Amino acid sequence: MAYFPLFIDLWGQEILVVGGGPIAARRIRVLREFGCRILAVAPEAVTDIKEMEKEMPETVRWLQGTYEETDPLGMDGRPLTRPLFVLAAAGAGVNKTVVRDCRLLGIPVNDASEKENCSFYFPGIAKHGEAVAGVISGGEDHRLAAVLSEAVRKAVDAVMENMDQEGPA
Ligand SMILES: C[C@@]1(CC(=O)O)c2cc3[nH]c(cc4nc(cc5[nH]c(cc(n2)[C@H]1CCC(=O)O)[C@@](C)(CC(=O)O)[C@@H]5CCC(=O)O)C(CC(=O)O)=C4CCC(=O)O)c(CCC(=O)O)c3CC(=O)O
Ligand SMILES: NC(=O)C1=CN([C@@H]2O[C@H](COP(=O)(O)OP(=O)(O)OC[C@H]3O[C@@H](n4cnc5c(N)ncnc54)[C@H](O)[C@@H]3O)[C@@H](O)[C@H]2O)C=CC1
Repeated sequence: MAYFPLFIDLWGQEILVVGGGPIAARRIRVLREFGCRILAVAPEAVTDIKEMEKEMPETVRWLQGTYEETDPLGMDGRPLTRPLFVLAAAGAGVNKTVVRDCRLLGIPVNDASEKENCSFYFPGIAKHGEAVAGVISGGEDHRLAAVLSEAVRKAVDAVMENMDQEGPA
């Protein structure tokens, strides 16, 4: 059965991202446009994440260390963050631990390496101001999700360009 796109207000919310590779970076780049604060936990982070942290230190923060040693959700007692949801984008083994912890704490969680573990999917996004479209393929064909997302971004850009020229409908 197809998933229903719920649009939620992220303003002022905290989001935890576990992992600092290209997939974490791609998702942080999207999330930072939605008014939330993002904590990324990983022993190593790609340049893109370090640059986003430099550009928007109030919005993006990278904590260097493994998920296990930094214990951001406070499984041992002291949480560093109270996230609205968690994106697990490290390796499959670490992601599994994160999913287990989130389920214990009742926090919605996304596992980028295993769709069966996800309590929600991360969509491809087209955004222009407050107009937003989110795209998934139902979890079965990720290339299709990427291609459709790009097509929607192009369509949104074209409509907005027309509106700039002609004024609102
Ligand atoms: C189910 C879902 C769960 C979630 O993560 O939320 C998921 C899961 C997985 N993706 C995998 C692989 C790839 N995903 C992409 C691309 C995107 N994947 C995205 C979302 C989702 N991916 C969720 C719903 C997806 C849907 O409905 O189809 C997008 C939309 C958003 C984003 O990621 O930003 C983004 C396009 C964004 C854009 O273009 O704007 C590419 C292509 C590329 O990167 O160019 C590849 C490699 C090519 C290939 O394998 O086909 C793997 C195997 C991992 C591995 O093998 O290690 C899994 C794990 C599994 O299937 O279990
Ligand atoms: N959903 C999607 O669109 C896609 C998902 N994937 C999956 O997403 C995940 C991430 O992909 P990439 O960024 O390409 O991986 P990557 O291997 O380049 O990056 C992994 C990141 O996790 C960090 N990490 C490793 N151990 C950790 C720990 N214990 N705690 C915290 N962070 C830790 C590493 O330092 C690194 O920053 C993989 O599991 C991969 O299977 C891959 C392609 C597309």
